[in-house]
Amino acid sequence: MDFRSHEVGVLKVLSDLGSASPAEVAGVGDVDESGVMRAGLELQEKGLVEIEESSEIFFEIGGEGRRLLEYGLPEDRVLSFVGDGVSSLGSLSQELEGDVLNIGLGWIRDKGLGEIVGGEIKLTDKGRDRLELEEKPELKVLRFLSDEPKSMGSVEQLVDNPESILDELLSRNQAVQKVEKVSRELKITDKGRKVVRDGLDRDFDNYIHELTPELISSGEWREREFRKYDVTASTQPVYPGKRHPYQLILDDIRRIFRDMGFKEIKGRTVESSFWNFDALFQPQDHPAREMQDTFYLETPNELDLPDDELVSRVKKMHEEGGELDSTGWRDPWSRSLSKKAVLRTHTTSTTISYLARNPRPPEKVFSIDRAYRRETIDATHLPQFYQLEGIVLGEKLSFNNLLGYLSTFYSRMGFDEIRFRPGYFPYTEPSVEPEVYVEELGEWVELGGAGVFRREVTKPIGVEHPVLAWGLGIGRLAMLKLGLTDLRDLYQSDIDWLRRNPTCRL
Ligand SMILES: N[C@@H](Cc1ccccc1)C(=O)O
Repeated sequence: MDFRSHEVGVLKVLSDLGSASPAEVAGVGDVDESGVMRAGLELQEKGLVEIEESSEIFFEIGGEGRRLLEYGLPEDRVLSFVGDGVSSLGSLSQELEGDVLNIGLGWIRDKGLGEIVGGEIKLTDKGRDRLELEEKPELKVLRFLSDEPKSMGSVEQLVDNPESILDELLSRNQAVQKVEKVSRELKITDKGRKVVRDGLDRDFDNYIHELTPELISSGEWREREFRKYDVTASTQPVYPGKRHPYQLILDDIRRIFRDMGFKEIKGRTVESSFWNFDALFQPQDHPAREMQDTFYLETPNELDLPDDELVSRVKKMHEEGGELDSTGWRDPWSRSLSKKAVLRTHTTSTTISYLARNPRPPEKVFSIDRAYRRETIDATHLPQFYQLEGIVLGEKLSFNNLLGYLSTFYSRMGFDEIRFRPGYFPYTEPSVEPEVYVEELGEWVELGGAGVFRREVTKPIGVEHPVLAWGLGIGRLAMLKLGLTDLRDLYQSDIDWLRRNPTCRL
C-alpha cells in the first residue's frame, strides 16, 4: 500500500490509542489537526480507519448580546428608573431613548414585571423581585458566553431555566445564536491494526515521498519507487484571495470603453456646487440641490471657485442667457451658494470640469466612480453608488452618434435589446433615458440619463463643438449579471457567495 508520511504517523498513534479525536492525535504526533483529518480521510478510504462524526449545538453571543451586556436589558433599565421613583411614561421618555423605552415596556408586559395604569408603571411582585436581583440571569448567561460558545449542558449548570433564558436571548434580535459544532473521532479498524503489525515502516520507506538533491545525484531514485500522487484525494477546500465580483464587472466596463478608444478620468469626491450643479446650468433653486437630496459638507463648508471670468460667464448664463439665444433662468445667481461643498451627486461633475480644462476636440473620456445622494437604504437604493460617466467632444457629432455609443456599450455588456425614452436634464437637449430589456425579468430596466450638452453649458466653459454625454447606473446591471436581488449584497457580500463566485469571468 502506498502511504504518505502523515498517514503512517496517524495510523501509528491510533494503533496505540485505539480511537481519538483529531486534536488528540495531533497532540501526540507531529502533524497538525487539519493534517490529521486529511490523513484520516485517506486512511478511511483504504479501510484502515473509521471516522465517526457527531454534532452538538453550542450557543454563541452575537453583537446584540454584547450590547445588552454593556447597557443592560431595556426592561431592567426601565425598572431601575421605576425603582428610583420615576414611573410616569412621560418622565421615562425624557430619560430613555424611544426604542429602549418601547422595547423595555414590551418585555415588562411579556414577563409580567409590571403594568401600566393611568400612564404610570406599577411594578408587580415579580418586577420588585427582579429589581432586587444582584445579577440578572440573562446577563449571567451572556457573560458566560462572551469568551467562547458554550454547550447547553454547561449553561444548565449556571442558571435555573436555561432553556427559557436561551430561547428569550435567541429571540432578542439574535443576542445569542445557535452554532453547530461537529466533533470527529478516528478509530483504527482491524485491517488497520493488521497493516501496522505487518510492518508499515518497511512499506513506507520503500517509496520516495520527497525528491531530494541527494536522491538525484546518487542515482538512488532509479532503484526506488515514487509515491503516487493521488489527484482524487479529498482535501480541505482552499479559498484563494480574489477580486470582488463587482470589481470584475467594473473592470469589464473599463475594458469596453478603452476598446472603444476612451480614456479614463478621475474627479473629486468632494466637489463645489459650482461644478456639481452651476456649470451644468442647474438652476440654484432646483429641487435636486436641496438638503434632503444632497449631502452638503460641514468641513470643508466651501470650496474655491475657478477663475473669475469663467464664473462670471456662468453667472451671466444663469441670469440672462449670456450671448446666446437663451433667456437663462432669470433669477439672481449667488456666488456663495455655488461655493458650497457637496459629496458629488453625480459624476457629471467630473466630466464637466474636465471639459472646461480641455475644451478643444477631439475628446473621448469616461469615469467610473461613486456618487452620493441622500437615499433611504433599501434593496434598490443606497446613499452611495457607482456611475459610469462619459463624454465625447467632436466637430461633427450628432444625437445619433450618442445612441450608437450607448448601443455598442450595452451590446458588449451582453444586452442586445436597448431602447431610448425621452428624458429631461437641465444640461442636455435632447435628453434620453436608455433602457435594456432583461430576459430573466421580462422587463425593461432603466439605466440613467444621456444627451447632448446644451449651449448654455458648453458656451461659458469655452467649448464650441457638440458634446455627447451620459451618466449611467451600474449597480442594477451588476445585480442582474451576478444574479442578486438586493443592491446591498454588492457591498456587504456574503462570504460563502464570494467563495463560490468564479475568480475570472469571460
Ligand atoms: N447626471 C445624470 C445623468 C446624465 C449625465 C449626462 C447627461 C445626461 C444625464 C444623473 O445622474 O442622473
